[in-house]
Amino acid sequence: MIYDLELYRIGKVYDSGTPAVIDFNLSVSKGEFIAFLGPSGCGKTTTLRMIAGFESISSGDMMVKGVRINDMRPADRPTSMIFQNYALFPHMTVRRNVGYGLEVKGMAKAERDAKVDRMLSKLGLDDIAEKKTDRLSGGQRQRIALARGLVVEPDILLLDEPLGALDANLRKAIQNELKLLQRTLGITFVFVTHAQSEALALSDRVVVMNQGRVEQISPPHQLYTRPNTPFVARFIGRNTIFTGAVRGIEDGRTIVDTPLGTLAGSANGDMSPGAAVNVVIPAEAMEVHTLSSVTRAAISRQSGGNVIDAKVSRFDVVGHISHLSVELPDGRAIALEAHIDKYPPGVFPEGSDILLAWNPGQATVIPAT
Ligand SMILES: Nc1ncnc2c1ncn2[C@@H]1O[C@H](COP(=O)(O)OP(=O)(O)OP(=O)(O)O)[C@@H](O)[C@H]1O
Repeated sequence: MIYDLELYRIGKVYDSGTPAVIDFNLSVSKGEFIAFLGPSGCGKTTTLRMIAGFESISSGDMMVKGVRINDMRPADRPTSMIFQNYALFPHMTVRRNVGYGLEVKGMAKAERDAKVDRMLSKLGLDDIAEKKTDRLSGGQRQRIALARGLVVEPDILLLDEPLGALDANLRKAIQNELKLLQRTLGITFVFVTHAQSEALALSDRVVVMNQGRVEQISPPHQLYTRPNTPFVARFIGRNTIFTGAVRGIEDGRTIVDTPLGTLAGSANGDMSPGAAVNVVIPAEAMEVHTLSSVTRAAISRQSGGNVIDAKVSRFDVVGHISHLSVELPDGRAIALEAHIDKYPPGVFPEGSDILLAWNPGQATVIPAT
Protein backbone atom coordinates (compact mmCIF):
# COMPACT_ATOMS: atom_id res chain seq x y z
CA MET A 1 0.00 0.00 0.00
CA ILE A 2 1.28 3.45 -0.88
CA TYR A 3 0.65 6.03 1.80
CA ASP A 4 0.26 9.75 1.18
CA LEU A 5 2.82 10.47 3.86
CA GLU A 6 5.30 8.25 5.71
CA LEU A 7 7.71 9.17 8.47
CA TYR A 8 10.32 6.53 9.30
CA ARG A 9 12.26 7.10 12.51
CA ILE A 10 12.33 10.86 11.93
CA GLY A 11 14.58 12.79 14.29
CA LYS A 12 15.53 16.44 14.67
CA VAL A 13 18.43 17.82 16.64
CA TYR A 14 18.84 21.60 16.47
CA ASP A 15 22.28 23.20 16.30
CA SER A 16 21.94 23.97 19.99
CA GLY A 17 22.01 20.19 20.58
CA THR A 18 18.35 20.06 21.65
CA PRO A 19 16.72 16.82 20.43
CA ALA A 20 13.34 18.27 19.41
CA VAL A 21 11.91 15.17 17.70
CA ILE A 22 12.95 11.58 18.47
CA ASP A 23 12.18 8.44 16.43
CA PHE A 24 8.85 9.63 14.96
CA ASN A 25 7.03 6.94 12.93
CA LEU A 26 3.76 7.61 11.13
CA SER A 27 1.94 6.39 8.01
CA VAL A 28 -0.91 8.56 6.72
CA SER A 29 -3.47 7.35 4.16
CA LYS A 30 -4.90 9.60 1.46
CA GLY A 31 -7.72 11.78 2.77
CA GLU A 32 -6.90 11.27 6.45
CA PHE A 33 -7.14 14.14 8.91
CA ILE A 34 -4.24 13.83 11.35
CA ALA A 35 -3.71 16.07 14.39
CA PHE A 36 -0.41 16.51 16.26
CA LEU A 37 -1.38 17.24 19.85
CA GLY A 38 0.83 17.92 22.83
CA PRO A 39 2.07 20.52 25.28
CA SER A 40 4.17 23.49 24.24
CA GLY A 41 7.67 22.49 23.14
CA CYS A 42 6.89 18.81 22.47
CA GLY A 43 8.01 19.01 18.83
CA LYS A 44 4.75 19.40 16.89
CA THR A 45 5.73 22.44 14.84
CA THR A 46 9.23 21.12 14.21
CA THR A 47 7.75 17.92 12.74
CA LEU A 48 5.30 19.89 10.58
CA ARG A 49 8.09 22.15 9.33
CA MET A 50 10.20 19.09 8.45
CA ILE A 51 7.29 17.75 6.36
CA ALA A 52 6.96 21.15 4.64
CA GLY A 53 10.72 21.34 4.05
CA PHE A 54 11.27 24.51 6.11
CA GLU A 55 13.39 22.59 8.60
CA SER A 56 16.08 20.01 7.75
CA ILE A 57 15.64 16.40 8.87
CA SER A 58 18.46 15.15 11.15
CA SER A 59 17.69 11.43 10.82
CA GLY A 60 15.19 9.04 9.29
CA ASP A 61 13.30 9.05 6.00
CA MET A 62 10.25 10.94 4.87
CA MET A 63 8.17 9.86 1.88
CA VAL A 64 5.19 11.35 0.05
CA LYS A 65 3.36 8.80 -2.13
CA GLY A 66 6.39 6.53 -1.92
CA VAL A 67 8.90 9.18 -3.02
CA ARG A 68 11.63 10.21 -0.57
CA ILE A 69 11.39 13.95 0.05
CA ASN A 70 14.12 14.50 2.69
CA ASP A 71 16.19 16.72 0.44
CA MET A 72 13.46 18.19 -1.75
CA ARG A 73 13.00 21.98 -1.72
CA PRO A 74 9.76 23.19 -0.10
CA ALA A 75 8.47 24.55 -3.43
CA ASP A 76 8.98 21.16 -5.09
CA ARG A 77 7.07 19.22 -2.42
CA PRO A 78 3.41 18.38 -2.98
CA THR A 79 2.60 20.09 0.31
CA SER A 80 1.17 23.45 1.29
CA MET A 81 1.45 25.05 4.70
CA ILE A 82 -0.89 27.40 6.54
CA PHE A 83 0.77 29.38 9.31
CA GLN A 84 -0.74 30.41 12.62
CA ASN A 85 -0.45 34.13 11.80
CA TYR A 86 -1.55 33.36 8.18
CA ALA A 87 1.47 35.28 6.75
CA LEU A 88 -0.71 37.17 4.25
CA PHE A 89 0.69 40.08 2.24
CA PRO A 90 -1.13 43.15 3.65
CA HIS A 91 -0.58 45.39 0.63
CA MET A 92 -1.98 42.84 -1.83
CA THR A 93 -5.63 42.16 -2.59
CA VAL A 94 -7.31 38.96 -1.47
CA ARG A 95 -7.24 37.70 -5.08
CA ARG A 96 -3.50 38.34 -5.45
CA ASN A 97 -2.76 36.72 -2.08
CA VAL A 98 -4.67 33.60 -3.06
CA GLY A 99 -3.01 33.42 -6.46
CA TYR A 100 0.49 34.11 -5.18
CA GLY A 101 1.66 30.48 -5.12
CA LEU A 102 0.50 29.93 -8.68
CA GLU A 103 2.17 33.17 -9.79
CA VAL A 104 5.48 32.02 -8.26
CA LYS A 105 5.13 28.72 -10.10
CA GLY A 106 4.86 30.73 -13.33
CA MET A 107 1.35 29.62 -14.23
CA ALA A 108 -0.22 31.54 -17.15
CA LYS A 109 -2.60 34.31 -16.07
CA ALA A 110 -5.78 32.88 -17.60
CA GLU A 111 -5.33 29.49 -15.97
CA ARG A 112 -4.33 31.11 -12.68
CA ASP A 113 -7.37 33.41 -12.66
CA ALA A 114 -9.70 30.50 -13.30
CA LYS A 115 -8.26 28.50 -10.42
CA VAL A 116 -8.27 31.50 -8.07
CA ASP A 117 -11.88 32.34 -8.96
CA ARG A 118 -12.98 28.79 -8.24
CA MET A 119 -11.22 28.79 -4.88
CA LEU A 120 -12.55 32.25 -3.91
CA SER A 121 -16.06 31.07 -4.62
CA LYS A 122 -15.59 27.74 -2.80
CA LEU A 123 -14.56 29.59 0.36
CA GLY A 124 -17.14 32.38 0.03
CA LEU A 125 -14.53 35.08 -0.63
CA ASP A 126 -15.86 36.45 -3.96
CA ASP A 127 -17.28 39.60 -2.41
CA ILE A 128 -14.01 40.68 -0.85
CA ALA A 129 -11.71 39.53 -3.68
CA GLU A 130 -10.49 43.06 -4.47
CA LYS A 131 -9.99 44.17 -0.84
CA LYS A 132 -6.60 44.48 0.84
CA THR A 133 -6.16 41.82 3.52
CA ASP A 134 -5.18 44.15 6.36
CA ARG A 135 -8.76 45.51 6.54
CA LEU A 136 -10.35 42.10 7.07
CA SER A 137 -11.51 40.14 10.11
CA GLY A 138 -9.70 37.19 11.67
CA GLY A 139 -12.16 34.70 10.19
CA GLN A 140 -11.82 36.18 6.70
CA ARG A 141 -8.03 36.18 6.93
CA GLN A 142 -8.12 32.56 8.05
CA ARG A 143 -10.23 31.64 5.02
CA ILE A 144 -7.87 33.51 2.66
CA ALA A 145 -4.91 31.59 4.09
CA LEU A 146 -6.84 28.37 3.53
CA ALA A 147 -7.68 29.37 -0.05
CA ARG A 148 -4.05 30.24 -0.72
CA GLY A 149 -2.92 26.87 0.64
CA LEU A 150 -5.48 24.89 -1.34
CA VAL A 151 -5.30 26.68 -4.70
CA VAL A 152 -1.98 25.02 -5.54
CA GLU A 153 -3.76 21.65 -5.22
CA PRO A 154 -1.40 20.05 -2.72
CA ASP A 155 -1.51 16.35 -1.87
CA ILE A 156 -1.07 17.29 1.77
CA LEU A 157 -2.18 20.45 3.54
CA LEU A 158 -0.15 21.29 6.65
CA LEU A 159 -1.83 23.54 9.20
CA ASP A 160 0.06 25.05 12.14
CA GLU A 161 -2.46 26.07 14.85
CA PRO A 162 -4.59 27.67 12.12
CA LEU A 163 -7.45 28.56 14.45
CA GLY A 164 -5.30 29.80 17.33
CA ALA A 165 -5.85 33.49 16.57
CA LEU A 166 -9.66 33.27 16.47
CA ASP A 167 -12.13 33.83 19.30
CA ALA A 168 -13.96 30.82 20.70
CA ASN A 169 -17.23 31.14 18.72
CA LEU A 170 -15.57 31.76 15.39
CA ARG A 171 -13.14 28.98 16.12
CA LYS A 172 -15.98 26.50 16.50
CA ALA A 173 -17.66 27.66 13.28
CA ILE A 174 -14.43 27.48 11.28
CA GLN A 175 -13.63 24.05 12.76
CA ASN A 176 -16.84 22.75 11.22
CA GLU A 177 -16.09 24.42 7.89
CA LEU A 178 -12.59 23.03 7.86
CA LYS A 179 -13.77 19.50 8.50
CA LEU A 180 -16.39 19.74 5.77
CA LEU A 181 -13.91 21.19 3.31
CA GLN A 182 -11.41 18.43 4.04
CA ARG A 183 -14.06 15.74 3.50
CA THR A 184 -15.27 17.32 0.26
CA LEU A 185 -11.80 17.78 -1.21
CA GLY A 186 -10.47 14.44 0.05
CA ILE A 187 -7.05 16.04 0.71
CA THR A 188 -4.81 14.76 3.49
CA PHE A 189 -4.61 17.28 6.35
CA VAL A 190 -1.92 17.35 9.03
CA PHE A 191 -2.91 19.77 11.74
CA VAL A 192 -0.91 21.02 14.73
CA THR A 193 -2.72 22.11 17.87
CA HIS A 194 -2.33 22.18 21.61
CA ALA A 195 -6.13 22.39 22.02
CA GLN A 196 -7.34 18.93 22.96
CA SER A 197 -10.97 19.51 22.04
CA GLU A 198 -9.98 20.71 18.57
CA ALA A 199 -7.80 17.67 17.86
CA LEU A 200 -10.45 15.29 19.11
CA ALA A 201 -13.29 17.01 17.21
CA LEU A 202 -11.54 17.30 13.86
CA SER A 203 -9.21 14.43 13.25
CA ASP A 204 -9.44 10.83 12.17
CA ARG A 205 -6.33 10.04 14.20
CA VAL A 206 -4.45 12.00 16.82
CA VAL A 207 -0.70 11.80 17.35
CA VAL A 208 -0.07 12.65 21.01
CA MET A 209 3.48 13.95 21.53
CA ASN A 210 5.49 14.54 24.67
CA GLN A 211 9.09 15.81 24.87
CA GLY A 212 9.85 15.01 21.24
CA ARG A 213 8.42 11.49 21.31
CA VAL A 214 5.19 10.00 20.03
CA GLU A 215 3.19 8.68 22.98
CA GLN A 216 0.21 7.29 21.07
CA ILE A 217 -1.42 7.40 17.63
CA SER A 218 -5.13 6.57 17.81
CA PRO A 219 -8.60 7.66 16.72
CA PRO A 220 -9.96 10.23 19.22
CA HIS A 221 -12.38 7.88 20.97
CA GLN A 222 -9.64 5.34 21.62
CA LEU A 223 -7.43 7.96 23.28
CA TYR A 224 -10.23 8.41 25.81
CA THR A 225 -11.07 4.78 26.31
CA ARG A 226 -7.71 3.05 25.82
CA PRO A 227 -4.75 5.25 26.69
CA ASN A 228 -1.41 3.50 26.07
CA THR A 229 0.80 5.50 28.41
CA PRO A 230 0.56 7.35 31.75
CA PHE A 231 1.16 10.63 29.91
CA VAL A 232 -1.86 10.09 27.62
CA ALA A 233 -3.99 8.96 30.57
CA ARG A 234 -3.21 12.25 32.34
CA PHE A 235 -3.33 14.48 29.27
CA ILE A 236 -6.56 13.29 27.62
CA GLY A 237 -10.00 13.27 29.21
CA ARG A 238 -10.54 13.01 32.97
CA ASN A 239 -9.09 9.78 34.26
CA THR A 240 -8.46 8.50 37.76
CA ILE A 241 -5.24 6.52 37.98
CA PHE A 242 -4.38 3.89 40.60
CA THR A 243 -0.85 2.52 40.72
CA GLY A 244 -0.23 -1.08 41.69
CA ALA A 245 1.32 -4.41 40.79
CA VAL A 246 -0.12 -7.13 38.55
CA ARG A 247 -1.34 -10.16 40.50
CA GLY A 248 -2.38 -12.21 37.47
CA ILE A 249 -5.06 -12.77 34.84
CA GLU A 250 -8.55 -14.04 35.71
CA ASP A 251 -11.36 -14.51 33.18
CA GLY A 252 -9.43 -12.41 30.66
CA ARG A 253 -9.11 -9.50 33.12
CA THR A 254 -5.85 -8.28 34.57
CA ILE A 255 -5.99 -8.23 38.37
CA VAL A 256 -3.98 -5.51 40.07
CA ASP A 257 -3.16 -5.06 43.76
CA THR A 258 -3.31 -1.38 44.71
CA PRO A 259 -3.18 0.45 48.05
CA LEU A 260 -6.98 0.94 47.77
CA GLY A 261 -7.77 -2.70 47.07
CA THR A 262 -7.62 -5.26 44.32
CA LEU A 263 -8.88 -3.90 40.98
CA ALA A 264 -9.53 -5.49 37.58
CA GLY A 265 -9.19 -4.09 34.08
CA SER A 266 -8.38 -4.75 30.44
CA ALA A 267 -4.66 -4.94 29.82
CA ASN A 268 -3.03 -2.83 27.17
CA GLY A 269 0.06 -4.89 26.40
CA ASP A 270 1.64 -7.92 28.05
CA MET A 271 1.40 -7.93 31.82
CA SER A 272 3.57 -10.29 33.82
CA PRO A 273 2.85 -10.87 37.51
CA GLY A 274 4.54 -8.30 39.71
CA ALA A 275 4.81 -5.70 36.91
CA ALA A 276 4.32 -2.09 38.06
CA VAL A 277 1.17 -0.78 36.38
CA ASN A 278 -1.44 1.97 36.36
CA VAL A 279 -5.15 1.22 36.34
CA VAL A 280 -6.85 4.02 34.39
CA ILE A 281 -10.56 4.73 34.90
CA PRO A 282 -12.36 7.39 32.84
CA ALA A 283 -14.66 9.67 34.85
CA GLU A 284 -17.58 8.55 32.66
CA ALA A 285 -17.10 4.95 33.79
CA MET A 286 -17.48 5.73 37.51
CA GLU A 287 -20.79 4.75 39.11
CA VAL A 288 -21.65 6.31 42.46
CA HIS A 289 -23.64 4.32 45.05
CA THR A 290 -24.97 5.38 48.42
CA LEU A 291 -23.83 2.98 51.13
CA SER A 292 -27.38 2.12 52.13
CA SER A 293 -28.80 1.49 48.65
CA VAL A 294 -27.17 -1.86 47.93
CA THR A 295 -24.71 -3.95 49.83
CA ARG A 296 -21.02 -3.61 49.08
CA ALA A 297 -20.82 -7.30 48.16
CA ALA A 298 -23.54 -6.96 45.50
CA ILE A 299 -21.89 -3.92 43.94
CA SER A 300 -18.54 -5.66 44.00
CA ARG A 301 -20.02 -8.69 42.19
CA GLN A 302 -21.60 -6.46 39.52
CA SER A 303 -18.38 -4.53 38.92
CA GLY A 304 -15.90 -7.39 38.89
CA GLY A 305 -14.49 -6.35 42.27
CA ASN A 306 -13.92 -2.75 41.24
CA VAL A 307 -15.31 -0.93 44.23
CA ILE A 308 -13.70 1.60 46.55
CA ASP A 309 -14.91 3.65 49.49
CA ALA A 310 -15.10 7.41 49.11
CA LYS A 311 -16.68 10.49 50.68
CA VAL A 312 -18.72 13.28 49.09
CA SER A 313 -16.91 16.57 49.68
CA ARG A 314 -19.20 18.79 47.61
CA PHE A 315 -22.41 18.57 45.63
CA ASP A 316 -23.56 21.34 43.23
CA VAL A 317 -26.18 21.56 40.53
CA VAL A 318 -25.57 23.84 37.53
CA GLY A 319 -28.48 23.83 35.10
CA HIS A 320 -29.31 20.19 34.53
CA ILE A 321 -25.91 18.89 35.54
CA SER A 322 -24.95 17.66 39.00
CA HIS A 323 -21.30 18.09 39.96
CA LEU A 324 -19.97 15.76 42.59
CA SER A 325 -16.58 16.24 44.24
CA VAL A 326 -15.42 13.03 45.85
CA GLU A 327 -12.53 12.34 48.20
CA LEU A 328 -10.71 9.03 47.92
CA PRO A 329 -9.22 7.21 50.95
CA ASP A 330 -5.72 8.28 49.81
CA GLY A 331 -6.80 11.94 50.04
CA ARG A 332 -7.09 12.54 46.30
CA ALA A 333 -10.11 14.43 44.99
CA ILE A 334 -11.98 13.46 41.85
CA ALA A 335 -14.73 15.38 40.07
CA LEU A 336 -17.73 13.60 38.58
CA GLU A 337 -20.70 14.99 36.73
CA ALA A 338 -23.97 13.65 35.39
CA HIS A 339 -27.52 14.73 34.56
CA ILE A 340 -29.52 15.56 37.70
CA ASP A 341 -31.76 12.55 37.00
CA LYS A 342 -28.76 10.35 37.70
CA TYR A 343 -27.40 12.28 40.71
CA PRO A 344 -30.55 13.93 42.14
CA PRO A 345 -30.11 16.62 44.80
CA GLY A 346 -30.30 15.24 48.33
CA VAL A 347 -29.08 11.73 47.51
CA PHE A 348 -25.38 12.46 47.98
CA PRO A 349 -25.16 15.04 50.81
CA GLU A 350 -21.79 16.60 51.56
CA GLY A 351 -19.83 14.46 54.01
CA SER A 352 -21.71 11.24 53.19
CA ASP A 353 -19.91 7.94 52.63
CA ILE A 354 -20.31 6.43 49.19
CA LEU A 355 -18.98 3.62 47.03
CA LEU A 356 -17.41 4.14 43.62
CA ALA A 357 -17.63 1.24 41.21
CA TRP A 358 -16.88 0.64 37.55
CA ASN A 359 -17.03 -2.07 34.95
CA PRO A 360 -13.63 -3.77 34.47
CA GLY A 361 -14.06 -3.53 30.67
CA GLN A 362 -13.90 0.26 30.99
CA ALA A 363 -10.67 0.28 33.03
CA THR A 364 -7.34 0.01 31.21
CA VAL A 365 -4.22 -1.45 32.80
CA ILE A 366 -1.03 0.08 31.34
CA PRO A 367 2.65 -0.10 32.28
CA ALA A 368 3.46 2.45 35.00
CA THR A 369 6.29 4.00 32.98
N1 LIG B 1 15.03 27.05 15.75
C1 LIG B 1 15.22 26.36 16.89
N2 LIG B 1 16.48 26.25 17.44
C2 LIG B 1 16.68 25.55 18.58
N3 LIG B 1 15.70 24.92 19.25
C3 LIG B 1 14.46 25.01 18.77
C4 LIG B 1 14.15 25.74 17.56
N4 LIG B 1 12.80 25.64 17.32
C5 LIG B 1 12.31 24.88 18.32
N5 LIG B 1 13.28 24.51 19.19
C6 LIG B 1 13.14 23.65 20.39
O1 LIG B 1 12.66 22.38 19.95
C7 LIG B 1 11.65 21.89 20.83
C8 LIG B 1 10.37 21.63 20.08
O2 LIG B 1 9.82 22.88 19.63
P1 LIG B 1 8.51 22.99 18.74
O3 LIG B 1 8.32 24.42 18.38
O4 LIG B 1 8.58 22.01 17.64
O5 LIG B 1 7.40 22.52 19.76
P2 LIG B 1 5.81 22.68 19.68
O6 LIG B 1 5.27 21.42 20.22
O7 LIG B 1 5.41 23.05 18.32
O8 LIG B 1 5.53 23.86 20.69
P3 LIG B 1 4.44 25.06 20.60
O9 LIG B 1 3.10 24.43 20.82
O10 LIG B 1 4.85 25.96 21.70
O11 LIG B 1 4.59 25.67 19.23
C9 LIG B 1 11.54 22.90 21.95
O12 LIG B 1 12.37 22.49 23.01
C10 LIG B 1 12.06 24.18 21.32
O13 LIG B 1 12.61 25.02 22.30
